[in-house]
Amino acid sequence: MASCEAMREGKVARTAGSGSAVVERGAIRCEATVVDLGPKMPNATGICFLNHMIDQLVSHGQLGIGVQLSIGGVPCEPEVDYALQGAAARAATPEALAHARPHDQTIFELVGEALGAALRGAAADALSHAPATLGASRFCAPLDEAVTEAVVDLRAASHFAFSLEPYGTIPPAGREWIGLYRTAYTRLLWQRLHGALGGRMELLKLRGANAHHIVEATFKAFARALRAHLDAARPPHGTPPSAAPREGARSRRTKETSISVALALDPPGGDGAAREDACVVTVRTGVSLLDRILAELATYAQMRLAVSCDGDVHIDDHHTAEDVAIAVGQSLADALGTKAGCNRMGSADACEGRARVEVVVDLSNRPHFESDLELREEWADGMACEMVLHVFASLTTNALCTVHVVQRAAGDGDGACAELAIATARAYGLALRQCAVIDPRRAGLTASSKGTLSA
Ligand SMILES: O=P(O)(O)OC[C@@H](O)[C@@H](O)c1cnc[nH]1
Repeated sequence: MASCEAMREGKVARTAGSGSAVVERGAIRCEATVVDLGPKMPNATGICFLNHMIDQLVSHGQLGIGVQLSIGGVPCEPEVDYALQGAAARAATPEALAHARPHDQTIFELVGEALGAALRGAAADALSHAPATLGASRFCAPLDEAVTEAVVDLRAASHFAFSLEPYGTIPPAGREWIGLYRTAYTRLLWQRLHGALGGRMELLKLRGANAHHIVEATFKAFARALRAHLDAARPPHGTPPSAAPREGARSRRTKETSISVALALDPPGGDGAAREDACVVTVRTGVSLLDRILAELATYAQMRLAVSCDGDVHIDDHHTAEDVAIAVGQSLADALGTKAGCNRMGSADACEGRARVEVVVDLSNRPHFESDLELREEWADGMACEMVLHVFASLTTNALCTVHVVQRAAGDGDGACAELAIATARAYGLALRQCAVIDPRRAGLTASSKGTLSA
């Protein structure tokens, strides 16, 4: 801390669970306050998309953050760009924008430094309670097609890794601007933030084609990795208030299949209940691998699940696998309801045999599924291997989730496909459990920077 630029050029203060910092350079002054688990505060950096990114730290990291930038003693306003506004801004060419925006670089630097120093102050209290075994926290956050991995360890030696470029695929070299936010300064902001916060920080794009998504997923991933780190340092206590049981059920009858699904998200007796009592899973679809996939997923998600299907497997396994996945996905969406108070995002990995798969889940209400599983066989345990992807995709989109499946290791030869399918089901279940858990600290509010997942 003592060596960071924010300390040399500004002031850093902290009280339990909170920190604030002021940094100044020339006519530009930035003041940041962070209160761990604190209330929402206004943010005015002079760059509106940057304010929106700070909102991601607030809603996904459960941090009260206020950033106020002033230029020549005049405070910026929360929804106003410091240089250009409205139609003039949209009409301007990149060259004109660069010319007309003399303070962009300084703003990114100062916001990064002030935020990093204030975060350091806010984290100090939790870190002072940390067990000696506290290690790095990692989180993979999706935003539609994009996924960013963040690793945070505030007690580790200084280490910074950053790989987000290019910012999108259209144009092929990536976007230069998101609104009036210059994407190239994203690295600078995080470098400065890390310089003031210290420790180990890694921000790596795993997937992404849309610049807005890539940058926003990064702020979400960092926020959630930091939250996980602070919670590991000082575990939250208290139990969620008892709420109505979250259940969903669907019956579906067509010429091809007759299906009934009943699903309950919360084990009777709450999360602490013994797993063997809490989880009752029966899946009978007539397709063996499908039964195993759903049973593993439900067990790892700590859900109760009953599925029965009488399907036209004499034609093919396709109708049964697809329709069952749709019905389970719809039941899951019913059970999750508005998602208010939920943790919302989860990422987990799991193994089966030689296969290791990571699954990232967001209860986003924006259905999206991506997978890089390398499924090379035609059949696995009574189901066509192409149906493995179709089952997970149908489940995901009908549950209104965003899901990314990332293959970490695979065997080859006989059985590789079934191993990948089961590893995926387990990781999906683990990640789904993280998403579905009610965090009492959210007090029933939705974990979203736009305030709702229902609209
Ligand atoms: O994921 P959240 O609900 O916190 O907010 C996302 C929000 O910014 C949304 O409008 C968005 C969708 N695509 C990019 N951004």
